[in-house]
Amino acid sequence: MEDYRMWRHIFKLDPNKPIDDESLEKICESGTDAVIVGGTDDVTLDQVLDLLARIRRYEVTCILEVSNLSAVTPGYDFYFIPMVLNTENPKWLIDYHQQAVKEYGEFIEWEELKAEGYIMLNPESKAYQWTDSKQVTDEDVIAYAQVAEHLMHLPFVYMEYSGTYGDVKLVERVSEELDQSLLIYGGGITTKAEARDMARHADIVVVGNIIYENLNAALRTVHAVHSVEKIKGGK
Ligand SMILES: CC(C)=CCC/C(C)=C/CC/C(C)=C/CC/C(C)=C/CC/C(C)=C/CC/C(C)=C/CC/C(C)=C/COP(=O)(O)OP(=O)(O)O
Ligand SMILES: O=P(O)(O)OC[C@@H](O)CO
Ligand SMILES: [Mg+2]
Repeated sequence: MEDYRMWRHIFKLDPNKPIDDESLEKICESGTDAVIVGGTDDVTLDQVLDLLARIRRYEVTCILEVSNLSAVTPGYDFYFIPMVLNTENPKWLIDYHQQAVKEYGEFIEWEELKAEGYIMLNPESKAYQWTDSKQVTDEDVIAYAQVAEHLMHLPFVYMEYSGTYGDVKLVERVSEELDQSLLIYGGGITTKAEARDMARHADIVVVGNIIYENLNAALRTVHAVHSVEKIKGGK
């Protein structure tokens, strides 16, 4: 399904983690709205190409989340571009992006690129540490989300708890602030109940690590997310 404003559930595959054909088929045929290929570091072109070729056997929408320029290839449906809002180093917010556009601008199909305003919320995660993120209060998070929507007009705000389950109340508060930007929640989902609780407030729920730990549990999150209505939001 390519109308991303309708998406509710996404699986995120880590190019650095092996996945066998049977498991990949179950992920792609699960009824999820899209599959993201993305990891923080050590993502190689070979891994990104391998997953692209294997996911393309199925009809599911396929997204590359760009974390390093040497691992970008044509052929994905969308390219999601992380911009880290709570970083202390502007290279993760804007500088790598400016350099990438300077170098590859003529090859870019802008319609395929979607910026994600990341708010890193798990200080223990690799993504948080890699991007020099800083700790934030709940009020900071809400203000970052408002900046993303009203000043930056980003299509997505991503509350990233990678590796740990987040704060449902805070996700609800951020959701109440957003009218145009879609709220993505990601981090620590292992059960149907956890998936449902976040799907009540986030527009899109991303499920990652549990794919590699308990595939059946991961698969159950698809129906769990699709079975609940989002409670509020101007969209
Ligand atoms: C030929 C062709 C198709 C050209 C296409 C043109 C194109 C797409 C050009 C790119 C344009 C552009 C603006 C690129 C951006 C360049 C760039 C490198 C930006 C920096 C992005 C960034 C902030 C990366 C930091 C890491 C990050 C936020 C990754 C997101 C994924 C994530 C959070 C994974 C989860 O991490 P975690 O679980 O903690 O860690 P593991 O890796 O262990 O899973
Ligand atoms: O791997 P988990 O903890 O499910 O998080 C999903 C995703 O938000 C990671 O970028
Ligand atoms: Mg991970």
